[in-house]
Amino acid sequence: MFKNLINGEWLDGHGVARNINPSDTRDLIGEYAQADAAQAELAITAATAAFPAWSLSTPQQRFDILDAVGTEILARRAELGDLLAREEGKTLPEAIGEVVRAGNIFKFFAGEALRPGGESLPSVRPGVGVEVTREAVGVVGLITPWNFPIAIPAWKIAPALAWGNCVVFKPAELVPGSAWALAEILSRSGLPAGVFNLVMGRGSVVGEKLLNDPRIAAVSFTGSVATGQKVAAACTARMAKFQLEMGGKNPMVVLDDADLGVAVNAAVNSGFFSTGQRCTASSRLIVTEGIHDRFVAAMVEKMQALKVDDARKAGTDIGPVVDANQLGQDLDYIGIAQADGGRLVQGGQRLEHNADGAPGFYLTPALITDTTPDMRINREEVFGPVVSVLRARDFEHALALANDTPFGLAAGIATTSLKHATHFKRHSQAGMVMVNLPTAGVDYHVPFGGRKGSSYGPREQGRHAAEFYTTVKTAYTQA
Ligand SMILES: NC(=O)C1=CN([C@@H]2O[C@H](COP(=O)(O)OP(=O)(O)OC[C@H]3O[C@@H](n4cnc5c(N)ncnc54)[C@H](OP(=O)(O)O)[C@@H]3O)[C@@H](O)[C@H]2O)C=CC1
Ligand SMILES: O=C(O)CCC(=O)C(=O)O
Repeated sequence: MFKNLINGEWLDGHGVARNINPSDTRDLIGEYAQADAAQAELAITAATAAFPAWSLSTPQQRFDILDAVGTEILARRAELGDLLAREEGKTLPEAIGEVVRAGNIFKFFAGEALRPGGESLPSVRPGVGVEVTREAVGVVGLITPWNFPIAIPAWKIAPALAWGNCVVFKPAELVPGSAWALAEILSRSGLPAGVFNLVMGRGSVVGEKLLNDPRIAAVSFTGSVATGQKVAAACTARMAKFQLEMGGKNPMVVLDDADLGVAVNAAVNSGFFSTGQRCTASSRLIVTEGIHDRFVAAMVEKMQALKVDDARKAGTDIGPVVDANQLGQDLDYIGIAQADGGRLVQGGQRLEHNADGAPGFYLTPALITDTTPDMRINREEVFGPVVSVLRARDFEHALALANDTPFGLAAGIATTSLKHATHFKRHSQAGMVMVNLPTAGVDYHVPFGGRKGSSYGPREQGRHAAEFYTTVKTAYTQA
């Protein structure tokens, strides 16, 4: 049994969650403690008690701890990557890449701990000096989804600790293994008891406790729009700080002048890699008339060569969907798109077993053409390997279609025209814009986040993360 970490001790829960391998549902990865609300309360109490001392810890102390955590994660990339692929279903190279990203994130924020900002400036009044500094926010509640089981926890935990906050971390129920492994590394890192707490348990129990306890000063959440709205309502009601990263319906525009190979590679990567389970996935391909048919034919050819199989097997391109619920949602949307008039030109087949006969949640990547902007497939996030194609008359029409969505996380364009690329970067209503690149798979040292219904609050990652994890103080001194 893998236990919760509360106030520096490993505690049994009040229930157990079974972690199952989606590539082979006979494979039980482990049993993980499930906290109840009282145990979540214990963690919040521990973090609250630890905060005054930790918020005054030196930059050197924080650097040493975060840097050592990053070093261990990087050294164990193969083992942690295997665990991640086994519990979440992304392929082994993708999973190892995610672990490396997590290690790099800890090292990046270790460096940030040594670079505190601040200003010293004269007042408008004579003889008065002004200092503008940043201080830790307090105890932060971090709620993470299943699709990036170590990178998303890393990009919330590392900045929180770097800037002197204490943490209560609630990972997604589906992927407790990577979260527990990360917590175990943190438990040996030299952090004082209570500074970092792992509380595995149900969203409706542990998650809700974090939203409603007045001692949690700030909540950082990544997940669905529906849960994000609950976070917003609860935090607003008690005037706590919050930050939301939610869904996307990310467009990739392909113009007549695009390099066909570049466009197809970017679309296949961002639509289908990681089984399409990325909020940055390109799920709407907006293709101008002159290249449409050639592009669709090239996509189909490339997709037919993709190997859907066990996530940990060498040569697998696409692993399984994460669980039966998500698989059901993916299949429902394929059906809805067809019923609305879309044409399934490739994939969309449920495979009960992989090549070795193991039962899993396999689905061949699906491409749906002849769709229109008002169809549900073009308005709602599927979160699976399901991509639609929209036909556009010209660049201006393509740009309008790209922006015609309630979301605004990422947007891409494939073109050889500097003029169109520049115009697209300027006029896309998305938080992140990519030219001749996949919309998914972003850097760890620059801001991450979106506009409209995708995100709320300050950006995550890079130096901009300070906006969320610190609060500004302005101090005046009469000389
Ligand atoms: N933008 C993104 O990165 C992601 C988007 N999604 C979208 O969300 C859909 C559903 O996925 P799902 O995992 O159910 O997403 P959720 O939003 O339900 O889960 C995200 C996190 O929130 C927790 N949570 C759930 N309910 C509450 C609550 N009432 N209060 C506080 N925390 C809560 C979950 O805990 P628990 O796991 O215990 O339920 C999990 O840790 C997907 O199909 C996809 O469309 C999903 C994952 C990531
Ligand atoms: O595409 C990426 O690199 C990150 C995606 C992500 O954060 C998500 O899907 O939640």
